[in-house]
Amino acid sequence: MGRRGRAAREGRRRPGPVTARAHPTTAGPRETGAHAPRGEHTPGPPARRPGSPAEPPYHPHGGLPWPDARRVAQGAGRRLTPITLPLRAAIGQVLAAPLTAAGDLPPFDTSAMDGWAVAGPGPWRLSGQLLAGQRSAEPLAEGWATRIATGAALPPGATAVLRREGGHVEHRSGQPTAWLHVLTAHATDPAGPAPGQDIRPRGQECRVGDELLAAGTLVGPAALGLAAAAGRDELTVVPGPRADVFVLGDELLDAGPPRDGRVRDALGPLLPPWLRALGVEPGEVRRLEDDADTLRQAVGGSTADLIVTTGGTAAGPVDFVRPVLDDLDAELLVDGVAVRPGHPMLLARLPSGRPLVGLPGNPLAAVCGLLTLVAPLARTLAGRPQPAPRHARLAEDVRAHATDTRLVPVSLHDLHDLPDVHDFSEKEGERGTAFARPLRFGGPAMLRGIACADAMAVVPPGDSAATRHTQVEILPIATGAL
Ligand SMILES: Nc1nc2c(c(=O)[nH]1)N[C@H]1C(S)=C(S)[C@@H](COP(=O)(O)OP(=O)(O)OC[C@H]3O[C@@H](n4cnc5c(N)ncnc54)[C@H](O)[C@@H]3O)O[C@H]1N2
Ligand code: MOO
Repeated sequence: MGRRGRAAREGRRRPGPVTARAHPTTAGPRETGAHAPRGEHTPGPPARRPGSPAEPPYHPHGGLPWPDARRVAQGAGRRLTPITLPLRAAIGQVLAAPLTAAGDLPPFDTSAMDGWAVAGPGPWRLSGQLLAGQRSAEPLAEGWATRIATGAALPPGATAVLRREGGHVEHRSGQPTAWLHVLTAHATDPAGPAPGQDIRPRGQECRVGDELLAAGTLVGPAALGLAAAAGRDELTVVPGPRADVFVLGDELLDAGPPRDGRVRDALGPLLPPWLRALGVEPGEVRRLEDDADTLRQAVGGSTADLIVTTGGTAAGPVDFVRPVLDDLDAELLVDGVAVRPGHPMLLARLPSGRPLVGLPGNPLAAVCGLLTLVAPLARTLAGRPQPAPRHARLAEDVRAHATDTRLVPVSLHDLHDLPDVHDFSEKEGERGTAFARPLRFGGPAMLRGIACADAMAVVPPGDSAATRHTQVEILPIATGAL
């Protein structure tokens, strides 16, 4: 599957810019039209004379089947070395070791309610009060009660808590202490609280050393809170991979409306937050001019865990990604994928071991590359589990591609959200099935569909249409939590 760089095959490094060198054509760099069916390759161009200016070669011969490409991407890296971070810095990363309790939870027998700690059956004589954060070493004698706040440690000897709304205090004249009685109208038990009532016993949630969260758990806000409650100040996590993002294209503008044959850079704004949602920490997005040397220096000089490039993956005169990778002696693990949009996407391993994903420049094609190659690889690097496949039924017919998987932006609906769809059986809807409605504007160069999509539907290749009702895999657009 891997294809080693030409320089490696020839056993030498190749000086000079990629654009100025001849590419041997004996191996037959065949041109495969973007939409030519697989297996109908046109013959390769005639061999060039050594030293003559050459077009970069273009390799995706139909590409790897989409499911295989995802598998290759998942296996194209290794979990990064764990680090120990202060609690708050660990958010969004994955536990590299189980989270264990540094103490019992609760750490002491605790009042679960505002009211009175009581000892034995009532009525009780009343004395003192205990607030949260206070501890009394003095035991509560049988027949006595003390005011207590939620979260306060129970005094030794207390057998239950009577809630504030379940008791009333009687002051008898001439007596130094007041009396506490059960207020029958409110008490759950007119005889008074049963032993243990409204007490959270020490260790109810965990004992010191108990495993609270397994290694591999994604640290969310609740996990941070749990770690703090259990007495931890640091967590050992797999760091989120750092990515360098290189956006290629001299035609790209950074502000204002598209003009003079130029277009706005849509991927510079799109990629960093999407990468973050995948657990990747993007460095600054660098816009590179369409020049092979610049790209080679940027890629060769990167120290990131992952490199993502956009554009320059196809067959145009300034599409340098493949030739530069070849020149850097990278191994191509995925050289095009049988998927639409996005078929020129690629995945390479640099001699340093660093993975590089080349996303096509067409914006939706780039998103498809992100979901196909970056997402599984990023999860592996970050130690995140790959999610179980999700499915939905198509709410409309979708034309399948003869040889390539199609990724189609869809909105997801409950059957009852689809008033115009009458012929789905209630049975299908009752099972909680999601229905996927294909969105317009799902062309490779368009973002209008994906920008309001809930997911991408995966339509496998075939001769016929994937008809409505068909169950298909869906890739949720996991950017909702940003
Ligand atoms: N002869 C062939 N030509 C093309 C093929 C093919 O198989 N044979 N595949 C087509 C397909 S499919 C795609 S997808 C594109 C991929 O092209 P590149 O990765 O080389 O990307 P560019 O040529 O640089 O750009 C393509 C297109 O996208 C626009 N673009 C690029 N970057 C951005 C950006 N950051 N924001 C917005 N738009 C961007 C660029 O202006 C071009 O219009 O190749 C086809 N050609
Ligand atoms: O079909 Mo391309 O891969 O436009 O996206």
